[in-house]
Amino acid sequence: MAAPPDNDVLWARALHVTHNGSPALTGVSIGVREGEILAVGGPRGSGKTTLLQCLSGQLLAEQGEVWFNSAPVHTMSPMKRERLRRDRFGWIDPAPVLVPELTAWENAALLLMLRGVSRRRAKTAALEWLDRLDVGGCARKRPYALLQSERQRVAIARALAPAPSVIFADEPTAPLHRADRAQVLRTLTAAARSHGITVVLATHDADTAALADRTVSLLDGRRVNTVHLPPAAEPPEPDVPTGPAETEGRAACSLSA
Ligand SMILES: Nc1ncnc2c1ncn2[C@@H]1O[C@H](COP(=O)(O)OP(=O)(O)OP(=O)(O)O)[C@@H](O)[C@H]1O
Repeated sequence: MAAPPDNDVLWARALHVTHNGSPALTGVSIGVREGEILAVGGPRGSGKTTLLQCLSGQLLAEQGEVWFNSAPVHTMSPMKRERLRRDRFGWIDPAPVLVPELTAWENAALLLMLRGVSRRRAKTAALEWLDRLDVGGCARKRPYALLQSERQRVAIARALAPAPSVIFADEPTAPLHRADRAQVLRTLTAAARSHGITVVLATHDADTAALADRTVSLLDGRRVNTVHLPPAAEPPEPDVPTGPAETEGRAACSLSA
């Protein structure tokens, strides 16, 4: 088994994943350098989420290897993988998943408190991150009283607060309007750079990918040289089905393999 290159914090080789018999990743290899912001681009359904799930140890590929620093994630016991995810990785979903009974600051402080940080120190850190993400004024509100875009900022604060080694961000600005996106992404990338956090960012829009140091592109579960991504679309209103927008996103992508 070949060891990964020294300067890659994450390294994956020849990943193969199927979902219900359909290929989601076909022989994907990737290296992520320490401290870099790497965009994983590609149209909807190209395998971005599946790749992030494999790299973060959430999903075991049917074939292939994933290494974090010098540790082989693909052969770790489930408990060791779980500990790695809890202690070293952060995850941001496209739609915020917050604990409804907790306030915004308690949600943002949650991972710190689960790691044993005192409530007082965790609260201070959470409030700082909420301020940086422009939702400091919402700190005492519960999720039901927040806008979707405010909830997403709280979810981003929660991922940043423990300063993980790697943050996996799966379309992190999907619920935000265009005007908010650049500001939230800049806060995320500036915070990552100042804290030495590596970011792996799945996106299907060109404006988001442009903020990364490097982009790798997927199409139909394979690495390709370039995918021309469309500019960001406005998010749908809450509870409005996303079908037509998805079709547009897919149609607007072109590829150069
Ligand atoms: N749990 C699942 N069960 C069945 N098929 C799945 C599942 N998850 C993903 N797929 C399929 O695997 C392929 C890759 O999906 P994936 O979500 O990784 O792509 P993506 O690029 O992240 O797409 P999106 O931008 O829409 O999230 C798609 O064809 C998708 O329909």
